[in-house]
Amino acid sequence: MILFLGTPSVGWLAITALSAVIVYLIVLLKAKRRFYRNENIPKAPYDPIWGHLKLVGEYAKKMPGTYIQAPWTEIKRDFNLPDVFYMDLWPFGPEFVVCSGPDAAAALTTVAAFPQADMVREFFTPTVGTGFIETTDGPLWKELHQMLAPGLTPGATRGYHDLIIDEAESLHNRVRRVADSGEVTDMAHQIGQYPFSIIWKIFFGEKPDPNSDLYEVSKRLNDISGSTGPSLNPIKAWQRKRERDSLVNRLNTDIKKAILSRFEKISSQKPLPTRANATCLLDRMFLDQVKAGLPLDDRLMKLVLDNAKGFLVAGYSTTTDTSSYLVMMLSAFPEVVQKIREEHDRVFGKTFDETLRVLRDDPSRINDLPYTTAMIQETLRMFPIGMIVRDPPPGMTSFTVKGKSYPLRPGQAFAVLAHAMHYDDTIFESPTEFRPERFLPTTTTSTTDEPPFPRAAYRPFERGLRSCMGQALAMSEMKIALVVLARWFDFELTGHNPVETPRVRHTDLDTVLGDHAFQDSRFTAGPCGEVSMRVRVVEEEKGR
Ligand code: HEM
Repeated sequence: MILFLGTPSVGWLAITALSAVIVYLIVLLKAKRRFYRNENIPKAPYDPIWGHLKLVGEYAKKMPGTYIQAPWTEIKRDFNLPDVFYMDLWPFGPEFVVCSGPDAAAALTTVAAFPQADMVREFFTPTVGTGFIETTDGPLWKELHQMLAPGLTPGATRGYHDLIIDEAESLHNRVRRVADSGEVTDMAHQIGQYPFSIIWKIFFGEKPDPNSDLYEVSKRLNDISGSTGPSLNPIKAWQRKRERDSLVNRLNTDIKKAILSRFEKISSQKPLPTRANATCLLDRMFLDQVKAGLPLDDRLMKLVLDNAKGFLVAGYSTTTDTSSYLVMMLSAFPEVVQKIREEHDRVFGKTFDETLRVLRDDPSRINDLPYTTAMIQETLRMFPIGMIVRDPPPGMTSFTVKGKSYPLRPGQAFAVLAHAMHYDDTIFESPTEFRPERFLPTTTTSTTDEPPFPRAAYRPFERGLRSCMGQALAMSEMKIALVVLARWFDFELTGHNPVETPRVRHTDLDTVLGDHAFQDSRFTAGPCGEVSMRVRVVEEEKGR
């Protein structure tokens, strides 16, 4: 009897709940359709049910790589979309207002600083937590910025010069061992240890324990980070999340130990360091607490832990991804290699020992490398490692650029599509060509230092208040990496699947770099697939 009465009521409950969900979805869909039917909403062809999901899926299929920016650039080009357009990825992704021109991008970064997007926080929270500066806003961001930014200014970065040279020498020796072995190597793995060791020392004030596997743990965490989000395969997603949580636990345990030991050390230091002479970012975060004679409380521990993990990610994966592309460009463009080698010979002399000596004795020489710098800038143009996302400020119902107003729907986020600007032929002449010369200081009679493109259109480190805090450090690291690699080694890509005919319109680099011409989504957007390379010692260098 009870069963008889109970069963239908559970059934009715389920039917009612399901109907409510369906009605809710229909209401949502109708509201969305009404919004996107508006002809003043610039957008690619719109499916009344799937929005832009199907279209983006079709474009994503044309090319390898999971990073969204290349399909969007291609869609913008094919449908001749303006600098502000809408992209609706609901229900598997958000609804975006895409800013793909310099004025639109400036409106939310330099003209005003729009708040960090909730979806960025959601992405970072399971790994680096809510305290990492990049995920914060308002007073907490300001507090962290005041603590950390002075430790990464160009001036402060000069103080890390010797550390960078030491690690660059290790990188050179590692690559030489690979060359001597004749084996194919994962070049991103070989390079990654370099920025990882540097950022560890800059954050913690000590080198990472050479016997620990924290580099491997961090690398694995980065490698799987792109596949822990929503997935059509829930079992795989669950397995990835479990793996991620266990890697994060490992990092938390070791990093907490390093934090406690440094806090003890600095607490007993006499005199205490000041903001001007603090030697690492951790000390900068401790200073006020130690000066006030307070213990390391839970709030500070969480802030420090989250930023330690965040800085390891920001300082390691970004520079590794770009440096992997730098080495690929060396493998693909012999004329660029020749110019780089000539420049390095001129500035540092011919031998490796002499190069190290000049680098150590006169750090300012790395400012005498215009072609090397231009090559890095051109690589960053072709492979921007991030696409920033922001939420509208509270209460904003429309977005205005150059006098034109764009309506907003609740839940929409802004995306700055630097990739589309970097491949726009009205901004960069012949954007498919790898041409470092476009970044060389102008040789015209112009007295200004203005580049031949709008500055706001070039955004590898983003712009404005929330632009990259580690830009000076990253540029130093990458220049010095090229100095210790370019003249001593020849690099050859293997297993990269170059194609005969370019797969898409915005780039033809897949005829040379194969799959790596496209990017995969990890913490940052790195080369698609593993960067397998063979390395040879340059013939004429063998005797040096
Ligand atoms: C090639 C190397 C790098 C590139 C291309 C790069 C790019 C970027 C970009 C595009 C952003 C803006 C992200 C956003 O607003 O959502 C950013 C932010 C940031 N970057 Fe980098 N980055 C690089 C290296 C580094 C390094 C080496 C460090 C650390 C030492 C670092 C630390 C940070 C931090 C802390 C932020 C957040 C700043 C804030 O929210 O105020 N980055 N980076």
